[in-house]
Amino acid sequence: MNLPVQTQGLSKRYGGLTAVRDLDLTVRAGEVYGFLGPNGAGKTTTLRMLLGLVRPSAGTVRLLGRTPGAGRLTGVGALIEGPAFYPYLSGRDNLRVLARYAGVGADRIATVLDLVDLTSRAGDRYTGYSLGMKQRLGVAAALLKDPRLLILDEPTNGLDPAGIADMRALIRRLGAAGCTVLVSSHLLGEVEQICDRIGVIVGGRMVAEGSVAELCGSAGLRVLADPLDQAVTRARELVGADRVRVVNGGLDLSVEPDRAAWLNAELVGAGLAVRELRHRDRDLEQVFFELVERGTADVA
Ligand SMILES: Nc1ncnc2c1ncn2[C@@H]1O[C@H](COP(=O)(O)OP(=O)(O)OP(=O)(O)O)[C@@H](O)[C@H]1O
Repeated sequence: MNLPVQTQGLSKRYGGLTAVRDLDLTVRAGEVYGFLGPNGAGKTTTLRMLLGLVRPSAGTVRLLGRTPGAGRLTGVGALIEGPAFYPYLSGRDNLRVLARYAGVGADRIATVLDLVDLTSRAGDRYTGYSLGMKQRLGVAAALLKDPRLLILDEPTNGLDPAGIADMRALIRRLGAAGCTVLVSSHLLGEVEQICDRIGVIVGGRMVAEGSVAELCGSAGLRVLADPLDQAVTRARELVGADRVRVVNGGLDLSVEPDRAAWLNAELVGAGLAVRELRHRDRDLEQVFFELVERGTADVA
């Protein structure tokens, strides 16, 4: 299978600090992939290694089937640090400068301005743009060479809700147009709605990867039983201590929902009064926080 991004055992150490450890990241052709993690998790370091801007301490990177390095990033567009634009030139003129430098025809400028929804403001000076418009111009610059793979590092950082919504819509449009997009974020809500798959990185390690449905799929059971302390003890014996959490006077169990009848019989058999036992849905936010919590504990 042709994989636009594939890393194996990718690691980066800065002195005594391991910023990225043993990372296997796979982005499939045509998907919008959300690279999610809290601040300092190692997202930027990973993206910089993908682009050949930082040398890995260990592991391999394949980008569009090639090993990245100087001059070998054909087909890849990236917005990884706030791009440098001339403040007193218009958005369009800034793109003209970049297009000339990149050997891209002037006709492409109108196309990318349209894609990022800046056509009506393209003649305005860059300095008068909102942060969201500046970011969208950065994406336009990354799109000049009509890349097959677009890498965006926290493109919504610092944007207001309207700017975030615009950026989300833009990424969705690019994905729909067949561009493979790898976008990092520390805010789950930003990627949840637009990504086909999500990888969660905590402490430099990938702790989960999959579609939103897959990540949330491991829902569990919610049990209300009396007396609570005995219910906790018995539930821990039955399914394992790490799968039982006490939340709001009840038990949240990380077990397959089809074990409900068995669990009910066991708890009742142990003399407990089971008041409620139901399927517990989890939203991605909860999953993300659990992953971050668990991942941080593992790293500590
Ligand atoms: N050049 C460097 N020298 C030393 N440490 C570094 C360097 N670059 C990054 N780090 C450290 O590596 C870790 C990962 O940083 P990185 O910027 O990759 O995280 P991030 O997930 O992108 O975070 P954020 O969301 O805050 O941008 C952090 O602890 C950071 O301080």
